[in-house]
Amino acid sequence: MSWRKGIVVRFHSDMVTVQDLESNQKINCFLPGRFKLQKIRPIVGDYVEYSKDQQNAYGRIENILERKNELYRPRVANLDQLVLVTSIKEPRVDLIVVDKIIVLAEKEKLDVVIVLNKTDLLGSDEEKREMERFIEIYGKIYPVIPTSKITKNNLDILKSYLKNKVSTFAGPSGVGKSSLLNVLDPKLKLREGEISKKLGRGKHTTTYAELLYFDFGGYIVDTPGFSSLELRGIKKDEVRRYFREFLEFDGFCQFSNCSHTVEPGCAIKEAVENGQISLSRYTNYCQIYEEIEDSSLKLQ
Ligand SMILES: Nc1nc2c(ncn2[C@@H]2O[C@H](COP(=O)(O)OP(=O)(O)OP(=O)(O)O)[C@@H](O)[C@H]2O)c(=O)[nH]1
Ligand SMILES: [Zn+2]
Repeated sequence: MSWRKGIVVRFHSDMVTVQDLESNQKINCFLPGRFKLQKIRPIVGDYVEYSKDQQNAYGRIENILERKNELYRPRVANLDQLVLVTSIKEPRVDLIVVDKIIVLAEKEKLDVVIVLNKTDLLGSDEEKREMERFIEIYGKIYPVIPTSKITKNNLDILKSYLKNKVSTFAGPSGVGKSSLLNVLDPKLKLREGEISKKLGRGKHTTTYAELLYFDFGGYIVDTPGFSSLELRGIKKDEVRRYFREFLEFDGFCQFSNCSHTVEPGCAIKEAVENGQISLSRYTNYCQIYEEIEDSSLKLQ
């Protein structure tokens, strides 16, 4: 009997639900005891090889393939990208939240796609200017897709980014993550306000995620990533690597270990003055850098 390839989409009592990568069928599989003996346990997002014979309703996990990455909250493996959903109005976008989510995503080596939702609410010239300013800051670094569940603009572009990838949505409560998923694929039928509910549990409980399959191809985690925005585990000196637009200035500061905050002859500060790096991104870099210093001091 030949083995087939699938992806773990959820846990179902003692079984692992695997979605076949070719047929897209879901099969409940047993996990043979030898995995438990070796203390290997698959998680949602794991690519596995499984076997199933005609007579049997259930399959059997044979092999768990190597993980590309692993996120702890929600607990999921092999994510390809993070879709950062935000809005200009209701709620008003807070750029420090945006930049913290980006730092966490970059640390995990995830691709970032930014969705600017609720564009139908932008009436005044001032509000439209705010959206343009947002695109000016982030559009140079990441794809920025303006959307609305009312006008349904640019949904095809968003779909093309989600297609055949494993993605997670992230972003503040109320920006429209569940709503967007429902207009992208109405079969998902997520209740609005539902997607963040899972993370409302105690801070230290692990959240078990489930992968939902889009009818146009691709998977989305049913629980948003990085809701707690904890920067723990990130060292001060690595933050600069997670600001992608800083990288081209690498090696041009007077000091080789420049933190880009107080040192003289800093190429990043010069780039901010020349308008090559946005002031907002730089200010948020400094704030995140300081916050990490503070928390490490508290730990002593
Ligand atoms: N005008 C307008 N309202 C929207 C849009 N998208 C979502 N909403 C509304 O905004 C509210 C919040 O939407 P949700 O989809 O629950 O937001 P969420 O990001 O999933 O929220 P959490 O689950 O709390 O994280 C709902 O009342 C939606 O109907 C949009 O594009 N335009
Ligand atoms: Zn510097």
